[in-house]
Amino acid sequence: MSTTLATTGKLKNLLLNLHTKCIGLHINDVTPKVYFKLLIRHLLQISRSNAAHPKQRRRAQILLISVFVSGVTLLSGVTYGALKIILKCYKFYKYPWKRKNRRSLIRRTRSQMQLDSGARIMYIPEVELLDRQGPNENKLVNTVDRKKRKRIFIPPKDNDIYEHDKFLFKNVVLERAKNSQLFYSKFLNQMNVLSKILIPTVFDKNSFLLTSQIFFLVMRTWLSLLVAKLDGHIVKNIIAGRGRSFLWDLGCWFLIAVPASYTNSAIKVLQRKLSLNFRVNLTRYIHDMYLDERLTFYKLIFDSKASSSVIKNIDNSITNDVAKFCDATCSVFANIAKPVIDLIFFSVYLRDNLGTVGVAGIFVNYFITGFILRRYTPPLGKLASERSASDGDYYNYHLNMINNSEEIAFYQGTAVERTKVKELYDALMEKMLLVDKCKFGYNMLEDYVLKYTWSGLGYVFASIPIVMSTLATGINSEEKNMKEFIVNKRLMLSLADAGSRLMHSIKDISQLTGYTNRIFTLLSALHRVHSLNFNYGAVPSILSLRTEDVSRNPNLLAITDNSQEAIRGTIQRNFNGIRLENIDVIIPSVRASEGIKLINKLTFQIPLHIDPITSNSNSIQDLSKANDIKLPFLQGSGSSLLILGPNSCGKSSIQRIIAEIWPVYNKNGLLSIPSENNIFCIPQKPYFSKGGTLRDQIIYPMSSDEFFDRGFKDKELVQILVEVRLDYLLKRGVGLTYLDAVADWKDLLSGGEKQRVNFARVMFHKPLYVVLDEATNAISVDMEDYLFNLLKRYRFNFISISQRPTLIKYHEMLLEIGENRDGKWQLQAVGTDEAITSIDNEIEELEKKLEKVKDWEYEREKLQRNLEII
Ligand SMILES: Nc1ncnc2c1ncn2[C@@H]1O[C@H](COP(=O)(O)OP(=O)(O)OP(=O)(O)O)[C@@H](O)[C@H]1O
Repeated sequence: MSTTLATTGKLKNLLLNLHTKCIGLHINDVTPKVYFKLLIRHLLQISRSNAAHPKQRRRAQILLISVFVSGVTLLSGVTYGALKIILKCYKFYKYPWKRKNRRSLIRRTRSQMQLDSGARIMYIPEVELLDRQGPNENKLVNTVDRKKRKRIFIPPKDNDIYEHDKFLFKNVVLERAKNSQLFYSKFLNQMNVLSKILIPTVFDKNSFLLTSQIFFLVMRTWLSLLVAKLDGHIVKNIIAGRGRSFLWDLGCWFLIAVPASYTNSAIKVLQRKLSLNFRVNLTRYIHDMYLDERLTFYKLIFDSKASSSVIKNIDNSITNDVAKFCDATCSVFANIAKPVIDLIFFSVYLRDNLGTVGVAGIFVNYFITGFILRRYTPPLGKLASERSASDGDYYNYHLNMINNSEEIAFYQGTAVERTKVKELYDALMEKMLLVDKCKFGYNMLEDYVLKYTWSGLGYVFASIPIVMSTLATGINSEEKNMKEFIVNKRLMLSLADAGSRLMHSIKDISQLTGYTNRIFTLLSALHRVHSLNFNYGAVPSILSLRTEDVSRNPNLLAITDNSQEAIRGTIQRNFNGIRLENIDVIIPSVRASEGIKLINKLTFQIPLHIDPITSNSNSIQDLSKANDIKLPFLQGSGSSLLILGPNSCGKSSIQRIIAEIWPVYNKNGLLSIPSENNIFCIPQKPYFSKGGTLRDQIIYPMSSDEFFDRGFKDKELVQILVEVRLDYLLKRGVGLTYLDAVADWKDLLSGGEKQRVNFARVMFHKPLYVVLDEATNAISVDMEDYLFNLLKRYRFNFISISQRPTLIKYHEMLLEIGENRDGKWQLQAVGTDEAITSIDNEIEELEKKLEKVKDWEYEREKLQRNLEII
């Protein structure tokens, strides 16, 4: 008991002495209630008063700052915790069914919702790290908590932004072409434009994150300064053997450690968060342009930069390059901001200790070494860009092999594929090695200069004030010198570290330049193609340019691009039919209307007679009727046209012009087409969306969300499958569940099945007009007959493209493209009974002639034998 009392007494004495000696505060009769208030008031008083002892004043300042910073840290933690608790309570009352561990009455079947404003709300499963152990191993497993869903709001697309930004991108390209400015930096100009996408407004979330990061960077430097000073004091106290002061400083040390470690983690988290946010902004920006009704993803192949690695491997550019660019931007910012703030703070403090000459010396040293390093920096930006391109080539080739594995297997093409893969892999390895090789020499120089030269010089500069003061006063106070040296050395090392990080970031900037250039090229191309004036890479004035001028300055193409209107044909939409008038079918190219012409002044229309009065009323689809699958489809007039012609004469190109994915170049060309809901184009190569259900394939291009939203039912799809004779597929599953089956439908379905799914799509969407390109070439003759009759029964207006004259009997009109590739064509009506009979007669005659072939051959052989005998 007595020993406990004695210990408590000693501890009390120690505390009282600590307060009195260190900060001059007497707390003998102070109750714990008023202690804190008194302490803060006292510290404030001392830190402000000039009469107080300098040591006590400094201590009071350090203490005040530490208390403040710890308070802020604690408060932010408490606020965050309180917010979480409030949110939890709110959810607890808002979703009572969760409390009772029951399911919600309204089950969410959809992953996204489109709002009236055009905005979308998406729900994605939230990934949570559950401390659950795997059954066999002791590792913790990551699991997706299916119950938790994160709500993401995607604002509607603002087309004005893209129209505005288009000029920003164009200006940078044009200025680069002019190259007239004295201080022109391509990188800074590109970055300036890109930064507007990364941080769209001053009050954006990202600017808040950036400001917080700067705040924490400043705080980190300032705390380092405090730590350096405290370090010096601790060493001084140890050498002088001052136990109490040592303990006091140690207390401060542990106190400062709290905000210091918090600050360091906060900087890292903020950097990562900022990088992810940048990536979200940039990816959304790209997706909005790349995937919209202007079909940028298709038209990109016609852009002037289509052959560049960025556009050729656009999948790699959108996924990898964007991520690398965002990471590099954030890390370069942190890597530059951190040392710059350090340099400012430390040099101001060191100026007091080392004098202006000392600090100037340090900076002269930095500039010289910076210049040397800059001079010997390898072209890392270019190398990084090339490596990324090789990466994309290698990845893409593998993807291509996966997509065409069956075809390759049939051709036995393993050897040639392996050679190609090896070649691409070697190219990638070479590029990677080249980067490392280039870095080798540079790293050596960097290490020597930054690690050893700088610290050596640091000792020299740190010792200058000590030597000077010793020489001036003749007194060598070891204790004071040691303290000064420790503080200066620590600051010098920090300064050297800051400088070296700044120098290291030269390398990072160089790398960032490469990524910035790739992203800028990608966005410029997207803007060019997304523009309403996109002229399919046409450079009309190219003809007036001299070839050597163009090869010397490729930017001339960029300048002249869009300078003249290359596409001058007219398109009339919402027309009650399909009509082409005087249209030249030309392959889009740089030469625009001077390009390869496939068909000359093509003119036709279906139906043959368009009633001008019904034209308006019928032009917009009546969706209420479209929803009812059981209603017979009697809206169309049931006219049909067959386009016949030899291979590559331009038949599919007519479909491309009708679908508006190829332009009408000639001025007097007029294309009249129905509204987009009323026309459905079936391409030659059947398309199946990846990872979708059978339902998704039948209703394509409608999404399953929309399908259920609009009140469609699976049984309607079953009826359609019966109509196209694909209902046997459903027997593979139990009842309707096969509609929910997810598979690689492109590989799973046979050629004929895929084409029948195309017909099912037509039956589901019920468009007024259908354009079918070789839609039945993999289907048996009897099934083909059935499907064409189905189209006729439902009175679809259809245009079929084929090479087989046997299809004539299903059509009213025939458009024949010339055999001689001279662009000539002929249009005739074949729907009449006489025409059908005459064609059937002709076929019969031909078949009769073919039957006689054997007799003729027999006769020829007989004659030959007779001739031999003679
Ligand atoms: N994007 C393109 N770039 C360059 N040339 C193209 C492009 N698309 C098509 N062509 C060319 O246009 C010509 C006509 O092609 P199209 O696909 O219209 O032929 P087609 O008459 O449908 O032939 P097939 O019966 O073999 O399908 C072909 O010589 C083809 O090489």
